[in-house]
Parts: sequence; C-alpha cells; structure tokens
Amino acid sequence: MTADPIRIGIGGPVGSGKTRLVESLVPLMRDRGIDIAVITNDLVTDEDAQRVRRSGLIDPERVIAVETGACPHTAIREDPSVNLAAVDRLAARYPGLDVVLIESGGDNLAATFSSDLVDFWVFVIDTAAGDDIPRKQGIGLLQADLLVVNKIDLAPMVGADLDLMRSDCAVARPVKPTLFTDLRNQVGVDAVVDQIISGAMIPIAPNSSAPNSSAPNSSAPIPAGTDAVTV
Ligand SMILES: Nc1nc2c(ncn2[C@@H]2O[C@H](COP(=O)(O)OP(=O)(O)OP(=O)(O)O)[C@@H](O)[C@H]2O)c(=O)[nH]1
Repeated sequence: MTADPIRIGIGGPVGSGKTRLVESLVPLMRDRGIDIAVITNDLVTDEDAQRVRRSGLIDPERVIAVETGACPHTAIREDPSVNLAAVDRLAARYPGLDVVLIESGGDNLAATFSSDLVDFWVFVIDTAAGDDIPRKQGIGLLQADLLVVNKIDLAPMVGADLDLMRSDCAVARPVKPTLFTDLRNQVGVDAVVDQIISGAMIPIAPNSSAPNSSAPNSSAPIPAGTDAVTV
C-alpha cells in the first residue's frame, strides 16, 4: 500500500512486555489490512525473533533478528544503520509492506529511538517494576509517542497503585497518550492499535477485514536463525 514502510519502534526495560506487544499487534494490525513485518533486537542472541517466528502469528521469513552486542540503545539511537538495512531488506522482499515493527533489546528508562530509524515509537513499562516509575520520569517515558503501562493484572499482587500511576503519567506526559494494558490477557490492545494507526498515520484500506499476505504460511519451515545480523 505504501512506498516505504512506516517504522514503529517498541522499546522499554527488560521484561516489560515488548515481545508480547509485538505478538499482540501483529494479528490485530493484519486484520486491519496492514501488511506487516518485524525486526527484533537482542544483545547476543536471536531469542525474541525465534519466539515471534515460532508463534505462528506471522510468516517466519518476515521476522529479522538484529544482534546488537553490548549496548541495545546504540542500535536504535546512535547508529541505527543495521536496523535500517534490515528495514530495506524487508521492503525489497515485500513490495507491499506497510509497517515494520522494530523491537529494541530490553534497556533502561533512558532508551529512545532515533528519528532516522522510526516514524513513531512506543515505550513499554510494567506495574511489577514499581508504581514509582512514572514519577521518576525517565527520558523514554517522557519522549515516547505512546507510553504503554503493561501488566495491570499484576498490580494488586505487587501492591502497585494504578490510580497513582495514571496521575503520575498524566503529569509526566500532559499531551502525549498513555495506555494501560494486560497483554497476558489481551486487555487494552485494541486501543494501542488504534493509537499507533492514528499517531503514525498508517493508511488503512477501505475493505480491511481480510488477512493479507503477511499471514503465516503454516507449511513454511521456521528458518533456524537465518537473517540474524550483528551490530
Ligand atoms: N502477568 C502478565 N505477564 C505478562 C504481561 N505481558 C508480558 N508478560 C510476561 O512477562 C514476561 C516478559 O515479557 P516479554 O514480552 O518477553 O518482555 P520483553 O520486554 O520483550 O523482555 P526482553 O526482550 O527480555 O526485554 C513474559 O513471561 C510474558 O509472558 C502482562 O500483561 N501480564
């Protein structure tokens, strides 16, 4: 549909739910007629890419792994060239590609994406890491186009005060949106899709209910670590 795919970054601290968000977005965006591919960044493995490939949610060949080495944010901020090359490979391989989701390796609250790499980016934190995170106002939380506060199902178990998190997010991000999710049970994901589509201005085909070619081919073998590139 688009000439160049729109690039959506997904960053945030280790274990906050970035890969789970990718796994949630892929089928929902595809159901809206969006032709989609995924790039994952991991330190020294292609673990997240293999997980997304194995999920059965997307043609495994549409998932490229970038191994970033020591520092995850180098590959998404200082020198995103390897990720940009991966986007180019996907765009050449799939001429109708609309969107590439680029998942960062798990990092800290200061992680941000270069505007050379992404058109729109999402920062994912989770309630289990502490309800004071929004009050601490890390740069990723402040600057992301969309903040997702995940694992709201765990809030009662860890004593996290969701109302406090909501009000602290509103102070930290008076204009930019914040959404609360339980990705384990797919709570709040539709709102995230809506926000990404409108915020990143992703064009939607009028008749977009039918799955498109980014759907998995169940007969396709899962490539064993192919397409892994290293920064
Ligand atoms: N209870 C609960 N668990 C969740 C939720 N979202 C993700 N998880 C779990 O949290 C763990 C980490 O999720 P991931 O999606 O792997 O997190 P990540 O941010 O990609 O992690 P790294 O890639 O290691 O930085 C997994 O065991 C998920 O199943 C949620 O909303 N609720």
